[in-house]
Amino acid sequence: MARGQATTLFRIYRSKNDGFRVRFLFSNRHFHSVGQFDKRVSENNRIGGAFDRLGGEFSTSLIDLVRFHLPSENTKFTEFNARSFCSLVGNGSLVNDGSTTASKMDDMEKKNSLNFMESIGDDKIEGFVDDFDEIDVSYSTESDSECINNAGDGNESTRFQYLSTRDPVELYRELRSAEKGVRLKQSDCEALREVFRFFSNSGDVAKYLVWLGPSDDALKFLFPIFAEFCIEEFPDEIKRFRGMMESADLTKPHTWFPFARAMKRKIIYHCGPTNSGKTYNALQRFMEAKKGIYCSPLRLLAMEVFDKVNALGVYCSLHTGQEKKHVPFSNHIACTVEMVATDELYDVAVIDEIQMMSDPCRGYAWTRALLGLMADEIHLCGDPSVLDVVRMICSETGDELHEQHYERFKPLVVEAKTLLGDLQNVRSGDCVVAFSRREIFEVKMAIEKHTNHRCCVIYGALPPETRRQQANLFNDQDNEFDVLVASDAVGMGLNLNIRRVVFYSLSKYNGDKIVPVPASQVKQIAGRAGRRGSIYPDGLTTTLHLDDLEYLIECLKHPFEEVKKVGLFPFFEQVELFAGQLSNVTFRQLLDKFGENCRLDGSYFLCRHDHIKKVANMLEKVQGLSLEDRFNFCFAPVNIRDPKAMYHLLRFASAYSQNAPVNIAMGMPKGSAKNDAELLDLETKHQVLSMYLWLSHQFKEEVFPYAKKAEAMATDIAELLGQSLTNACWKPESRQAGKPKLHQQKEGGYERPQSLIKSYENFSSPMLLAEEKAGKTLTAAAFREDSSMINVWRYYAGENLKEMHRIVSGMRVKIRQDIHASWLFKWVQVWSTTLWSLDPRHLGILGPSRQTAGWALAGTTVEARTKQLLVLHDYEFKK
Ligand SMILES: Nc1ncnc2c1ncn2[C@@H]1O[C@H](COP(=O)(O)OP(=O)(O)OP(=O)(O)O)[C@@H](O)[C@H]1O
Repeated sequence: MARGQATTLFRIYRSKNDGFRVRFLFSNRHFHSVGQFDKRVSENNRIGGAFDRLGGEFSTSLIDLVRFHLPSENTKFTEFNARSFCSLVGNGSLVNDGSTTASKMDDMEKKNSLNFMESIGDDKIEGFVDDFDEIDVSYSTESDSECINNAGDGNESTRFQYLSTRDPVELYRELRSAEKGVRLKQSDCEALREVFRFFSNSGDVAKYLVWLGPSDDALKFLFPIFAEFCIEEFPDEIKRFRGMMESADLTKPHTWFPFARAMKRKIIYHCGPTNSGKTYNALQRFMEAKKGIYCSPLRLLAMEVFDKVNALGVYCSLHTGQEKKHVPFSNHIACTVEMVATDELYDVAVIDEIQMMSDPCRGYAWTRALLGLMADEIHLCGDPSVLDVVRMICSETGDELHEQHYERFKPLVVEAKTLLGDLQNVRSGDCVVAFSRREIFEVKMAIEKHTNHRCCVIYGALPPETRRQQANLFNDQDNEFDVLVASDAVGMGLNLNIRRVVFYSLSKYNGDKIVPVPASQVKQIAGRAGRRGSIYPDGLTTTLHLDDLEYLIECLKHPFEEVKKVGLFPFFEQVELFAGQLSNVTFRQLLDKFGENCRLDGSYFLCRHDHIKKVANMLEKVQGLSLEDRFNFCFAPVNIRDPKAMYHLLRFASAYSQNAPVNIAMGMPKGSAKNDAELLDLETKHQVLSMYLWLSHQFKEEVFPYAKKAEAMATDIAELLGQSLTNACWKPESRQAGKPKLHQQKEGGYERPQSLIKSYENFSSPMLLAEEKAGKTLTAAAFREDSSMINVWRYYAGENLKEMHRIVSGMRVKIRQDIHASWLFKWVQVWSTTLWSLDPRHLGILGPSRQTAGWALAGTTVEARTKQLLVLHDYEFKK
């Protein structure tokens, strides 16, 4: 007979009067049984002895799954039960009594086990908790069995030996430190007892269940009974829940567009890296078509296509959130992807940057366009990362998919020399890429101060018109602006004559913490260098620092990562349907509930909507908005980090809710900006006007009657912004006060910046830790209503910083909108070096150790920072 393997689940209860009760569930492939026995502690008693030996630490229960083998045939069941446990503990030393615990399970008839069960009797099950300590619910895990199974090489007796030869003390400790099951409350125990009673009186059902044991069969048997029970007991809840689940059902999104499904569409995926001619080819088809739509990721790109196509004699209209330019007799339209109409028939549609389907926030717009566009031919342009998902979608929609693969016109060349950390090494045609507005201005300043080059500037907060103006200025060979300093906004949508892309840094703040720039983004940006037809057809890329080069090369070599999921977001109608299932919830709560209850297929995720929730929170106090109004207001393009912009949105919503015409209520600036604060003000003003225009297209015209005026103001401000950038020769205020002497000063006062990515590598764990903790809180602080830096400090350091507050409040330092950990850190440096002439190394922030330097670069935890501030404070007074 083959030897069997069995599993026994023990529970040991200790009573208040030194008694023990051991309950166990025993099972192998053929039968399951339960049993229990009681013992008093005594020296002679093996079980009692076992507990004694384990020491006073053993208090209430020992629970775990123990698996072992029963190698011989004749061991009686009862004997087995007692000895199985003892085999692990023996008399203070290990006893390998595999032979004495022997039993031949294969031969044991189910009948015997059931008889045994009967012999235990129902009365023993009932009431067993009364005199005993609280019960722990036992558990077993896959890893338990895996551990044992892996112990031997497939030979069962070896496995048994492994278990039986384990040091009991060690084993006990392992069991004890293992994760505990849920501790039941007394009331739950009562309920459990009721259920046990129920089952124990149910005769065959209980026996059958016991016989099935903890198995899939038992689940299959119990589940319909449980469902029946729920249907009877909770009919209203189930109805409500079912309604909720149904209305939050986001599965099978391809079925949401029946008209598109009724068509036989041809999808052409133009797949390749940047600068390989994908969009060019797709646009050729677009222009040839009788009726076409071009869907752009950016307003800027939609405008470019609008201009280009009209210039080539194809009448084309423009439709973005902010503008609707209708060109008479036009059958073509260039729009932003969010504005795509899915109820209009087209011959050809182009969806640009299709890989953005996987964008965590905006991905849903691309998914919707792909699923819903009613076009005979749809051209998708993008990198290969979503190719698999598109294949899957086409198989579901029944569309015909054609793939066209592209290579770059000319390979991108990495310059190994780098700029050696010195911005004085920039050359004409360079685009220096930095990932924050502050750095962009710093770089521009340094280049213009220490070289003969002049810089154009492009970053995300600039209006598209200004970005285009700066791009044109850079492309134009007949002026002195021959270097571009830009953020990642340069990666998409602009035709630029870039000879070389130089990464000033390869880490960036992602809204939460500082992280290395993802490889796909690095590729996209670097790919802007060299453009067919431009004066620099060969593209070069490099980094400012030698330290960063390796990471750049790694990113460029990195294959495009396959995306597994793409974004979805419910339409208003779906949210409305869902809202019908709930009463007395705010819009924010509604969104939360939707997120909790929605169901999605494996290839989709629900897009992040934190910004929508933030706006929803703010608008909660505005009465009289319908659900649809709220939904629309929450989607308004607003920078949630900008208190001024948020204030205007609140004002617009309040006026709207009172049925009053919504005023712009914002003065025009007198001229171009003369400092950073004025520049920021211009940016904010443009954003507010852009928001007004967006709302004017969402709501009735009469409620937003000043759209024309807003448009004119926005155009003027964009122009002022352009002029301001051309003349900009200032650093952001926050950087002017002083600089830490982190690096050797070069002659002429030029200071080389440092590589953050290297620091990131060196100090990755403390940095991550610090960033993880600091990022959110600091950002939150920056959003507080108080707009002075001092208040942020006071917020964290409380009364301890009174003195510091007194000293620096005279500086009238304005808080920047994009404040984050490293920026705050900079302030500590600034203060320490300029106000108190302290060597930063004494502050414990830069610290003498590499680790603290890492922390400093990353910002620090709130606690750590407060301590450092205290150090700073003490130091000041000790001096
Ligand atoms: N067949 C062509 N004839 C002339 N110019 C071309 C041709 N193909 C591409 N170009 C030009 O090459 C440049 C890059 O092409 P295109 O924008 O289509 O590339 P892409 O692969 O879509 O890049 P990106 O992803 O960066 O948009 C453009 O300026 C485009 O006008």
